[in-house]
Amino acid sequence: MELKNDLILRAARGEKTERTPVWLMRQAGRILPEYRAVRNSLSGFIELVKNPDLAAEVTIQPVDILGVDAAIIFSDILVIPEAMGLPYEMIEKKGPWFPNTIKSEADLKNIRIADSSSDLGYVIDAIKVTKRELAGRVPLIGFAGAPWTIFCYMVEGHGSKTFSNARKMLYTQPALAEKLMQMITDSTITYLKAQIEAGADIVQVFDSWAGILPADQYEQFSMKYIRQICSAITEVPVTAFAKGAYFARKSMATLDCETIGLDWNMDITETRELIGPNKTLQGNLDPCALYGSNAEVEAATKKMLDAFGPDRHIANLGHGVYPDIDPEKVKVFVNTVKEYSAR
Ligand SMILES: Cc1c2[nH]c(c1CCC(=O)O)Cc1[nH]c(c(CCC(=O)O)c1C)Cc1[nH]c(c(CCC(=O)O)c1C)Cc1[nH]c(c(C)c1CCC(=O)O)C2
Repeated sequence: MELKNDLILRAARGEKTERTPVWLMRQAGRILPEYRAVRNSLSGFIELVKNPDLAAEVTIQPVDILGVDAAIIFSDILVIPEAMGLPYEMIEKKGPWFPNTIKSEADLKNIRIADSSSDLGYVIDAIKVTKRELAGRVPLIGFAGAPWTIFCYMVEGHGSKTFSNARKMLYTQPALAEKLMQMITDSTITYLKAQIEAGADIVQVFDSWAGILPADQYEQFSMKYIRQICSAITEVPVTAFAKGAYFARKSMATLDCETIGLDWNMDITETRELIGPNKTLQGNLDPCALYGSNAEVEAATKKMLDAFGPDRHIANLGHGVYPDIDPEKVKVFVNTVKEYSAR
C-alpha cells in the first residue's frame, strides 16, 4: 500500500521534506477520552494490548483526533518479558508488576528467547489490522524496549526511581546480567523483524532508564546491545531513544541507525554537534511545556523548531506525553509544527 504521507520516513532517511513531521511518544493513550472509553470497556490494559481490533482502534485515534504524521502501535515494551516467560500485571495507578523476577542463574532456566509468531502473535495481528485500517494515510511505528530497560523490569520487578536491584546485578553478577541481556536482545531482534514483516514502516527502541547508569556501564550493558539491534534491522529506519543518556551521545552517533531521540534536557545545538550531520534528530519539547497557555505552547514549539532547523528533524516531545495534558494543547503543538515549518 502506497503511503500518502511518508514525511517521517523521508525525514529519517535525510531526504528533504515540505515541512517537519510530528508525532508524540505515548500519543495513543490516556490523554484521549476516546481511549479511556475503549479501555474502560475491558477489564484492563493488558486485555486491550491483547485485542488486535481494539488495539488498532486506539492506535489510529491520535491520527484522526490530533493530526499526527505517524501512528505508533498500541502495545507495551513489557510484552517481551512476558513472551520470554516472565508475565506482568498492570496495577491501576501504580504501574507494572512482575510476580516473578530474575535473581540468580537458576532463574534463567524458567525463561526463553521469545518466539514472536507464537508468543507475540497478538501484536503482529494488531499491526496487520492497523495497517489495513490506516490504508496508507500515515506510516506505522513499531517499537520495543532497549535490553537494559527491559532488564530493569525483569530484575527489579516493578518501576523504581533507582532500579538499585537491577543495577546491583551489574556489580555482583555481571556474567548473569550479560546472559540475560543477550537473551532479551535476541528476542527483541526477531520481534522487531516480525513487526516489520507485518507492516511497521519504522521502528523505535526505547531506553527509558538509560540515564541511571554511569557512562562506562552504559556502554557495556546497554549500548552494546542497542548496537546489535540497530545493525540487525536493515529493512526500515531505526530510531534510538535513550532517555537521560546525554553522556552517550557521541557513542550514539556511531550506531547503525537513522534517527536519535533527544530528551528535553539535551541541548539541541550541542547534540547536533556531537551526533554530526548524518543522522536525523527527534524531539524534544519539554512534556511540561504543554501545561502552558496556547500562546506559550506555540512560542516554545517555534523556539524548538528554530533550534533544530528545517532538515533532519522529526518533531516530538522529549518523553511521553503526560496523562493529564489537555488534548487541545497537543493540537496546538502539532499544528504549530505543521504551519511554522512549512515552506
Ligand atoms: C518504560 C515504558 C513502559 N512502556 C513503554 C515504555 C517506554 C517509553 C517511556 O519511557 O515512556 C512504552 C509504551 N507504552 C505504551 C506505548 C503505546 C504507544 C504510544 O502511544 O506511545 C508505548 C510506546 C502504552 C501504555 N503503557 C502503559 C499505559 C497506561 C495504562 C493504562 O491505560 O492504564 C499505556 C497507554 C502502562 C505502563 N507501561 C510502562 C509503565 C512504566 C507503565 C505505567 C506508567 C504509565 O502509565 O506510564 C512501561
